[in-house]
Amino acid sequence: MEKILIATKNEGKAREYRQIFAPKGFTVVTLNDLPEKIEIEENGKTFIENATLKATALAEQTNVLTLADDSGLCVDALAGAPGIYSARYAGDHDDQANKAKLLQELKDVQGQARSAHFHCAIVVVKPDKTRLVVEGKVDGLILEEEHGTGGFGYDPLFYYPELGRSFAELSMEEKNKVSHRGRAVAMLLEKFDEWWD
Ligand SMILES: O=P(O)(O)OP(=O)(O)OP(=O)(O)OC[C@H]1O[C@@H](n2cnc3c(O)ncnc32)[C@H](O)[C@@H]1O
Ligand SMILES: [Mg+2]
Repeated sequence: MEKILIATKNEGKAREYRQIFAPKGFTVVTLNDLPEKIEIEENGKTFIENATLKATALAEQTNVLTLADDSGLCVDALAGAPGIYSARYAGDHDDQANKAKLLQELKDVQGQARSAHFHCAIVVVKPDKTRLVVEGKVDGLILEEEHGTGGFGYDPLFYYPELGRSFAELSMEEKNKVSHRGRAVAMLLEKFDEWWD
């Protein structure tokens, strides 16, 4: 059975990747499953740079097929912020503070002007260092208050017009079908077999 290391500490992401890779016969492990604590500085300027930093560092240390995901929310009225800084917009990985800051920044912005997209870059690195890069995005609107309790991060504030619900009101299956991450993974799976051989 093939093993894949998801180079993330984010349990929300980890759950979504487990749901995708476990049925394909992969043993899925994350940074939270490793005995030693690993810190990687995300000092890149783009989602792809950060995902590449995370995936290569971990593949080097572990010699295991490694996938890293760098993602975030880009709000048009805020010139793309919080973008690559989504996890540390207000407080470091403080979802409540991050959502509160977003609502505050958008307090004078109404309706369609609250447009945004989630972006996801995935980099997969083999132990021999070859890599595969894919990206995905999904468009939506920032709600004026939180809706739903599922998902993670900014999901309760991200309204997906096609389904008429926020991402936190979707099941994980529904979210994975349409999300930035789900779309990037779909591209990944299309290319994976050829790349893996
Ligand atoms: O770096 P790792 O350990 O993978 O975990 P992280 O949470 O720091 O992940 P990122 O550096 O990629 O930052 C992504 C942030 O963007 C937000 N985000 C990304 N994908 C999301 C999603 O599907 N739903 C809601 N928020 C999301 C959320 O705030 C994340 O913390
Ligand atoms: Mg991070």
